[in-house]
Amino acid sequence: MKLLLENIKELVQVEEDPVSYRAGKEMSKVNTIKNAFVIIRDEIIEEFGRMDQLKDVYCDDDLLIEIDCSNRLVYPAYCDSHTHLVYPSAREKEFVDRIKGLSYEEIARRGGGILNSAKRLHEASEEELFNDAMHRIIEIMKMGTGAVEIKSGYGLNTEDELKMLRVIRWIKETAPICVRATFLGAHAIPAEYKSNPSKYVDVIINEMIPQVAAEELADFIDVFCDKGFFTVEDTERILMAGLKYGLKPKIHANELGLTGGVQVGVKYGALSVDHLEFIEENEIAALQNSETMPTVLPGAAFFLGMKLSPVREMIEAGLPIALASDFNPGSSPSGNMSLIAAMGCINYKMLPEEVINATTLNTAYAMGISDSYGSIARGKVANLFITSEIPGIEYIPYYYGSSLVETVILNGEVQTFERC
Ligand SMILES: N=CN[C@@H](CCC(=O)O)C(=O)O
Ligand SMILES: [Zn+2]
Repeated sequence: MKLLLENIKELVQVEEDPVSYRAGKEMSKVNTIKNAFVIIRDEIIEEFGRMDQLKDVYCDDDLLIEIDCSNRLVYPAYCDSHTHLVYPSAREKEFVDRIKGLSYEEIARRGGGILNSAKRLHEASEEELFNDAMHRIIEIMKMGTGAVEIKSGYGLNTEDELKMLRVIRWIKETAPICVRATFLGAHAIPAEYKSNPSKYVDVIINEMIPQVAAEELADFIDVFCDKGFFTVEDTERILMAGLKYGLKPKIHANELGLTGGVQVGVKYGALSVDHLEFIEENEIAALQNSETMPTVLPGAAFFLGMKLSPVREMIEAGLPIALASDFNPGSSPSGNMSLIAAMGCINYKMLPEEVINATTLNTAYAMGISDSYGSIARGKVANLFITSEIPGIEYIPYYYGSSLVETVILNGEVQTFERC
């Protein structure tokens, strides 16, 4: 089956010679083609170009469905490289507590926060978790996301961590979106291990990781390496154990302080280090010449009123930046990547071109999938969205809060959102 998108006002993030990610000054470069076409065969982008070149590649007898994209832009689908979207129930009461003045840390100390989610997850069945998460998956697909990383981390014991990861696998097998799973047993220290956290690290290393690996439930391993959570020493032990089973690290780092999370992530070849509210020269130096993608989570900083990551400084130092949603019930209850792009521009002073790279190609890299996703390139998976009628690429971050995504194509198929 062939699909032809024609009369595209502007085809965005086109790559003749695909790169893995864009960094520094390159981040403000996005290749586009005005008055363009795209041909999709089965699930793959076969060809693209200017409309006046279409007759050279279009063959009449091919079975072809045509979609007229007049006055519309076409983008590669967003890749969201950091979410916790499998969770048992929302935490809107904590939201009100914070409005009244309690801090995120105080709420956690009183048994709220991640431990609250873990308690509720223990009581939920796999089916309930799957059904709730699928609503969120459909919601983010409608808003233009075509690939998503999902973490465990609300289990915090072997049985419940495996339960979460099986739910993520079930989503992977069911939904048309590309899913990558991350094992995050080290998300918080359970109450019973408070006085001896390294005993919990032993459980992660000796019980959880071998079972996660035996069932092939995860692509990556994560640790919340931060003040009051896991130390650099804990993190090193966990990452070494994960690497033995081929689990590449992705790290929660430097959200609450200068804790060494960035450096330990880089040392163990992390695909990404995420959050990065606290970044100074040493962290920037560690990231330069590394293979690790610095990932900022604007939704969490916005929702918790945190200090902002020095994104401009990092870009000026030649680093790449990825922006992900951090969709979770406690610190970022939204998976709207257009809104994340708007926050990138408004709060972090990123250019519209920079946020396009940060939410497509660079997040694809942070999920280890930039050879197949994150741009419009021949041979990549045909995951893209068609906007409503908009003037140009500045408009999505400018017109924040409204969905300008009109049609979503995943694996070469126009989504109707009825089958999931
Ligand atoms: N920082 C750690 N973990 C999550 C929060 C999860 C929660 O509050 O439930 C985050 O990325 O923001
Ligand atoms: Zn997170």
